[in-house]
Amino acid sequence: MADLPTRFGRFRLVAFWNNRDGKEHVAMVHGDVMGADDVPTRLHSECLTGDVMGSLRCDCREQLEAALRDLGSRERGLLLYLRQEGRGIGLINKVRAYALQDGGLDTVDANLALGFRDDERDYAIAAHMLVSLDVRSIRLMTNNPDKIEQLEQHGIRVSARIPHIMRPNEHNRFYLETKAARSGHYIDLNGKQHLPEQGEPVIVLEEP
Ligand SMILES: Nc1nc2c(ncn2[C@@H]2O[C@H](COP(=O)(O)OP(=O)(O)OP(=O)(O)O)[C@@H](O)[C@H]2O)c(=O)[nH]1
Ligand SMILES: [Zn+2]
Repeated sequence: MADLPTRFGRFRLVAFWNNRDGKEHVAMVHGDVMGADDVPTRLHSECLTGDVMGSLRCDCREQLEAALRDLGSRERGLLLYLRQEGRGIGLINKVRAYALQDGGLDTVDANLALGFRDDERDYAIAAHMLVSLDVRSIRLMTNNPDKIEQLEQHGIRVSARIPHIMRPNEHNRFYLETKAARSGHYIDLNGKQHLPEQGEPVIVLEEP
């Protein structure tokens, strides 16, 4: 474990090695999470194009920054940075999927056309990291029901969901609409939910 002062506050880094996928995953820990209940937690799936390159095709970087800003301002919080590039299909295949999307397919059909499931992610490593950190229960920042379901299947208690919705831009609106329409994500871009301004802190609609 090592200190990691960031623009978003003080975190500590704990790195993990997953012998199933051969990848290194990392936890960013803010405050005292060991033995704690209801720890505000974000599971972030790696997105090189968004997180590093500032791509507007998705909302990953905005979600990452909003999550860190929010977690860093709380008494405690946890971000698991999971090396699941392209929903688990890897970078090369994500670029292939983007090329298919340039030709008109949506994210789901592009994955299927490449012979993958729409989402290949497995959250076993995330559950393992939470157990290793002795986190008792989490409040999960997500719009993705599959994350909650899989974590619960792995024995993690998710005491609440904190919506994590970013305002769409012209490049990612269809991508976000596809998440809602085809992947069952809790995203309503048509007015019923209040969307934060671009880059604004997360709004918490549901607390335990
Ligand atoms: N295969 C594929 N992966 C993508 C695409 N766009 C973004 N991703 C990946 O999707 C992952 C982010 O997952 P999302 O489905 O956007 O969101 P989520 O993390 O499941 O849901 P939230 O917790 O609500 O944010 C990252 O690994 C991105 O690299 C795409 O067009 N195709
Ligand atoms: Zn992304």
